[in-house]
Amino acid sequence: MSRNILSIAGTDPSGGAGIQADLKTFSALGGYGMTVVTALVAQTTTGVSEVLEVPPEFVTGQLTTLLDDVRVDAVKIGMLGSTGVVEAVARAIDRYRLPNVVVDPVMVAKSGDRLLAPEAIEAVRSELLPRADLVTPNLPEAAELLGEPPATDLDGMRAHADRLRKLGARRVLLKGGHLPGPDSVDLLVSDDGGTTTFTAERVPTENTHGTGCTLSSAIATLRPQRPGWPEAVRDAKSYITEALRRADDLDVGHGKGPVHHFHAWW
Ligand SMILES: Nc1ncnc2c1ncn2[C@@H]1O[C@H](COP(=O)(O)OP(=O)(O)O)[C@@H](O)[C@H]1O
Ligand SMILES: Cc1ncc(COP(=O)(O)OP(=O)(O)O)c(N)n1
Repeated sequence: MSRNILSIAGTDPSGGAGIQADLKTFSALGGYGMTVVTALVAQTTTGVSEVLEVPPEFVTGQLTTLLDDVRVDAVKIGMLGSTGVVEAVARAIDRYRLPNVVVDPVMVAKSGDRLLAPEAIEAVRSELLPRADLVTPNLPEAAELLGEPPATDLDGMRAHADRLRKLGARRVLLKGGHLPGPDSVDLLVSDDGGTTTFTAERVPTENTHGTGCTLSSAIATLRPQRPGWPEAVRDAKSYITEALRRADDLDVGHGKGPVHHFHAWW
């Protein structure tokens, strides 16, 4: 039986982030990938030039058309753009009782361009976090959701992850890719409040476009194939680390290039 994995996210014509990265990840890890597009983004390895938002009613149209027909085993939610789209996605999660919902609360691309309207942060906080089985913010995203400065060490990360759980997220994976140091450490707070850290040697590459999209998609794909969330996160972390190690094999664009989606046969 296929593992049907849905990405609800924006696009990246250069294929490094967004829906394109999600589909590559789903395929690489044995999922059957499907998409609902929330925004058309003119972007590449050097940044974003234009965004065309999909109207919330049409996001709902895509979701109902798909979900009336197809069983979904896990969902990755990425760029949503506006309050209306956040609300449309929240309604669909309830209506279709979507399982294994992984929310990557995308706000700003690495290039510094905004991918979520500032006024939509409240909707992510109140409508999406309580519906997330796992939320995967990076340090600045966690800080924006909490209205506090970003964490600067592991203790600070633990405090932020705990507070995000209090906002309603069942589990939180706080990504430490933005902290300096020889290792890149992510922190999972589970539904019972227990914490697990996932550590990988920092890969010395400039080609980090799409790391967050890839990690959240890998977790969504692996969750139905693993006994629990920690196991899915562990293997997703191995996948993103290896994709970063192989990133310099690619020759894509003049800015921060994409990670390399290799096929992993586990
Ligand atoms: N240079 C790196 N070497 C190894 N792992 C990295 C590196 N940069 C990011 N990661 C990992 O990639 C994943 C995405 O993290 P991060 O870059 O913090 O998120 P985002 O892309 O949302 O900003 C995390 O697991 C993080 O630890
Ligand atoms: C359409 C779209 N969605 C998300 C992102 C951000 O992706 P991320 O994996 O955080 O990588 P960077 O952009 O930060 O390199 C995006 N750029 N576009």
